[in-house]
Amino acid sequence: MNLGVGGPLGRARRIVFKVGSALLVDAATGAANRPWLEAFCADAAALRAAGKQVVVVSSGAGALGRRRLGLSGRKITLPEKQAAAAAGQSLLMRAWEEAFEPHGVGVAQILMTRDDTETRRRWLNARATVETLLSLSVVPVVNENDTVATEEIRYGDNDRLAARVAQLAGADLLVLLSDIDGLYTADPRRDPTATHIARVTEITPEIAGMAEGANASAGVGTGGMATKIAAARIARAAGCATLITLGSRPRPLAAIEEGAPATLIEAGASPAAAYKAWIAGSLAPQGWLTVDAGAAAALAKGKSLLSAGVRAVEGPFDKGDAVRVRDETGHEVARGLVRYDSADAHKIAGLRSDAIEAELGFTEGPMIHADDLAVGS
Ligand SMILES: Nc1ncnc2c1ncn2[C@@H]1O[C@H](COP(=O)(O)OP(=O)(O)O)[C@@H](O)[C@H]1O
Ligand SMILES: N[C@@H](CCC(=O)OP(=O)(O)O)C(=O)O
Repeated sequence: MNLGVGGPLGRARRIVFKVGSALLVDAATGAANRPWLEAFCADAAALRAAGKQVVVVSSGAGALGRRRLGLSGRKITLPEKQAAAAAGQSLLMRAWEEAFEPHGVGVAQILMTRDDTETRRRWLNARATVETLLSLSVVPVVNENDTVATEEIRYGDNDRLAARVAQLAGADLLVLLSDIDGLYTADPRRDPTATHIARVTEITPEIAGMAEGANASAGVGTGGMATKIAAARIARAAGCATLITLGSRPRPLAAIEEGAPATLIEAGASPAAAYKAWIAGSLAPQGWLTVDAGAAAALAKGKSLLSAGVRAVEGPFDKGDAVRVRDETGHEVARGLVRYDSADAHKIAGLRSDAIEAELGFTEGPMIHADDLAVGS
């Protein structure tokens, strides 16, 4: 089997897989669905062997925890739900550990709430953690931190969480493994004439309406496909394509490569370009760095901004904030996410990189890393 060579997975470099509770938890017993996990992990290990990086966003804590705490079969309160998530999360991680173990693949747990992707400092921290885990060849397994999340800071569904993780990780493909093989012109459970859509180049109101229409007409709450299209919209804007397909096939990922039906929602731009556009356009800059001519020329060539080239610092700003960079004539040359707060930036302005640690007692590297710089206006 040529997993990870020619199909949609083969063309991607870094892939986020979202696995829903229905796949992970055996409906009959309420326990983890081990045969499914084993099949998924065998395929994911083959993808990794083909050079792909894999991140998993896994639901199932609530369902597994209910069984462990004897709360199955009745309506439960919010504190009971949060307790179930606490009890189930360790079972969930154990199931992932055990399924990846025969392939010599390690896993690491990341629990997130919405403010981890909306507060810039936390976002940068979470990103560094994911990056480090991937560089250590470990599979990050992400879930919402349901035990502590309140309504205001919840993503609420793992489709959107997975899209944010894809954005954070700079992934180029988000795969939503569902109970259906993709988007149809209407909900096929209600409308047998609905037809499958294999490719979406743009999320038009018509496309969004297909996912929402069935629920709107039935007058019930938000439906499964609508959150998947919302997730695809987030991913698309971050330069990441989304593939929605059936997760319950015997070899769930090999099937994708072999051309099983799926809906592919194309990315808007590359992840790096989308990230730079976000830095340049969506973040309110908090201050200024004035740089010398040598540094301005280095930035134009795509290099990082080193402290040595910084002449003046105007704050206040925090570590991780967006700042504007201007040359000595006052012309704005770039925007970027600064690695030091304004007090520290002031202390190291003009210093060579190897002198930073002696001055501050630590170093975060360049003033602004090239990856976090949007050059030109
Ligand atoms: N236009 C549509 N195309 C496909 N599925 C749709 C559409 N509109 C609503 N749905 C419903 O969305 C469901 C998938 O969402 P959901 O059950 O939440 O999946 P998951 O458990 O993978 O998160 C399908 O089974 C289908 O009934
Ligand atoms: N974070 C929750 C799952 C949330 C969720 O979106 O579930 P699902 O619709 O099954 O993907 C849990 O682990 O129980």
